[in-house]
Amino acid sequence: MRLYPMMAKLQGKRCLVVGGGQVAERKIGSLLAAGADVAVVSPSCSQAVEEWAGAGSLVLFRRPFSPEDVREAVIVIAATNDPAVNLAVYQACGPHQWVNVVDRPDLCSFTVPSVVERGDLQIAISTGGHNPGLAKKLRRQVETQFGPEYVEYTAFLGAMRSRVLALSLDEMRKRELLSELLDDRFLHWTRTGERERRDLEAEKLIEQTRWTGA
Ligand SMILES: C[C@@]1(CC(=O)O)c2cc3[nH]c(cc4nc(cc5[nH]c(cc(n2)[C@H]1CCC(=O)O)[C@@](C)(CC(=O)O)[C@@H]5CCC(=O)O)C(CC(=O)O)=C4CCC(=O)O)c(CCC(=O)O)c3CC(=O)O
Ligand SMILES: NC(=O)C1=CN([C@@H]2O[C@H](COP(=O)(O)OP(=O)(O)OC[C@H]3O[C@@H](n4cnc5c(N)ncnc54)[C@H](O)[C@@H]3O)[C@@H](O)[C@H]2O)C=CC1
Repeated sequence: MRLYPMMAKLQGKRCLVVGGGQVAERKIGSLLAAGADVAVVSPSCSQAVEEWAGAGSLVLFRRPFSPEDVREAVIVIAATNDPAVNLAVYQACGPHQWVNVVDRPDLCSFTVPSVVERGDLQIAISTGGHNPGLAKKLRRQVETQFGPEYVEYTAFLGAMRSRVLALSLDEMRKRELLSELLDDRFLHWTRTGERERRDLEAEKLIEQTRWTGA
């Protein structure tokens, strides 16, 4: 069955991660970046996990997993190096909980993709669990194609789109204008740091459409 791709809002949602090693650390990092309310249960942890706990970014329970730990959690990630514990985490969960078991793709109700992050632009890559190494390799390739300028470029296009949507243009003109704003010259000016020129040109386009298109 095909996986359903989705970008989830996890702000304030309770997430439990069982285990605090390298794999757990990667999963916890992205949960924290999404503003999730993270609890970790693990007798020992990586330095990064210890630091997050010390900074109050997550709640750490330094002990082995117990089935009651999953109560209240919307998302549960079983990331220990003990297959029996990971299975017990899965078995403790109810059908309403989203579960990821790092060594059992067959038990996962969701999997974690590889992600290229450029500000609000996120490009997620999944291989349907067939080869995570391929997802990572492709992520690295895509990263070379979409550089750091995409952080600003995405924000710029977002701001321009909001402006365009706020004008009462007819559907066709709106589409045309939005598509013109996607022209590569705006990306080019973002790359070269010619912000003023980029913003002026965008402004000109918008104003032209506003007056001629009314
Ligand atoms: C099903 C899934 C469940 C999940 O974790 O959500 C899963 C499962 C498993 N991974 C395993 C191994 C490795 N995983 C990685 C890396 C990543 N794994 C990630 C996701 C996923 N891994 C989900 C499917 C994603 C998809 O659809 O492709 C990434 C993308 C996201 C993330 O973890 O944040 C992240 C790359 C992030 C990045 O850098 O971009 C590496 C490479 C490395 O670590 O350098 C290796 C070693 C090489 C190899 O084995 O291929 C094993 C065997 C474990 C064992 O040997 O016991 C299993 C279990 C199994 O397959 O049975
Ligand atoms: N899905 C993925 O992306 C990947 C999955 N894996 C799988 O993930 C497993 C974990 O890998 P690492 O994080 O590198 O291992 P690790 O050895 O760095 O960490 C294991 C963690 O599990 C914790 N732990 C052990 N028993 C526990 C218990 N009873 N309750 C709570 N916590 C417990 C330990 O305290 C430790 O923090 C591997 O065994 C492998 O099967 C490995 C690579 C990638």
